[in-house]
Amino acid sequence: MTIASPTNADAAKTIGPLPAGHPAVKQGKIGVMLINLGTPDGIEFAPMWRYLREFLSDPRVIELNKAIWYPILYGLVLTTRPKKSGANYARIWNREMNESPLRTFTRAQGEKLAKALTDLPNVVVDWAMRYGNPSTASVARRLVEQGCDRIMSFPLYPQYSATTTATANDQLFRALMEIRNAPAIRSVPPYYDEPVYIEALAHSIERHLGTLDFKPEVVIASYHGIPKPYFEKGDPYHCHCLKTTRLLRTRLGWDENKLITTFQSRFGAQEWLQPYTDVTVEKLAKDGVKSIAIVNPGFSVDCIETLDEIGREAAETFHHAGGKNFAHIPCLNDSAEGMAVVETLVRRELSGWV
Ligand SMILES: C=CC1=C(C)c2cc3[nH]c(cc4nc(cc5[nH]c(cc1n2)c(C)c5CCC(=O)O)C(CCC(=O)O)=C4C)c(C)c3C=C
Ligand SMILES: [Fe+2]
Ligand SMILES: [Fe+2]
Repeated sequence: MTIASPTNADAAKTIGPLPAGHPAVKQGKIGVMLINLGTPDGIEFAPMWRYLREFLSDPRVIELNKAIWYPILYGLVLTTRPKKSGANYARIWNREMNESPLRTFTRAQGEKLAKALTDLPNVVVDWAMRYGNPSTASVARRLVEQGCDRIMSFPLYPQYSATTTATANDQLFRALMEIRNAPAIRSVPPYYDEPVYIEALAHSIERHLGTLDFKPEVVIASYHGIPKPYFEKGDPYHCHCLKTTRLLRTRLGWDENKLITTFQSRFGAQEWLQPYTDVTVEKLAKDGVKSIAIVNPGFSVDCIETLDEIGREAAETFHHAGGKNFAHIPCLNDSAEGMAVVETLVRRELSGWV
């Protein structure tokens, strides 16, 4: 028996010497793949169109029959929304990196996690997007090519929804359909009630409120919504969001009027989870509330929906309706608290593999 080639040296250590002519074998590594939602490659019409088409063609996201949905998608949504959304992305675009904040923050999380796990030499950390780039398929291939025979996916959503968590994992399995030597897969579960996450949120809220020159009368925990029928059919997202707020309230020692839950980012004509963030913000101002803060516990990193829809639009709505002081609390992003959440969950979920 001879070792076929130097590239098989690692394999030889674990599976023994390989006969001459044996194809290269790479194995023994564990991939950790952070997966976020995705984002356009640019703010122009074409990249916006490509991103929105991929996103809104996902049957986990839009459950309508294709014969009904596609004419609306191609005839109406994709002819108008790329321009409108592109203008919104232009306001928050990271011009230095020429990319959206969601991608910048997700990359930073991946890089920091890799550094934090250097004591685990067999672990390779990478990051991917469900829609757009870097695609889940390209990252899965890259990990397998590096010798990962196990991959742990980490959909970066604290609260589970079929529209986010499940479709991220679907996409990973879809990618494996093209890979002969498919790795074993594990997935980090939703973490909406994990003490490390609640503690990180509470700490971040307290720290941020401490920097303000006003005390908000009400703090809104605003989560991305989902269509109400998805909730009625059994998506547990609503319960996960409410539990996060409840645990946060307890940890902060606040009452039910001080920390409230709302849902933002409606899309389309259906009813979505209520109460709506924009309606609530306007009502609070009209009812005489002068100072509010909004936090987005359901978003692991800042993105168009937090920076523009809350940081700009909700602030405008509040001020136009008579409110005075408005604060937007940043997402955990790649802060020390945020990375503690990611690292703690990754280390725990790797148990038995490392
Ligand atoms: C955090 C959880 C999210 C859920 C649940 C969710 C459901 C959901 N979203 C849409 C439609 C759109 N969402 C868009 C952006 C967007 N959505 C999330 C997260 C959740 N979505 C994030 C993090 C982002 C930001 C991406 C970025 O690049 O910054 C968009 C695109 C932006 C726009 O054109 O307004 C759409 C469209 C649906 C239909 C849905 C549930 C059915
Ligand atoms: Fe969304
Ligand atoms: Fe519920």
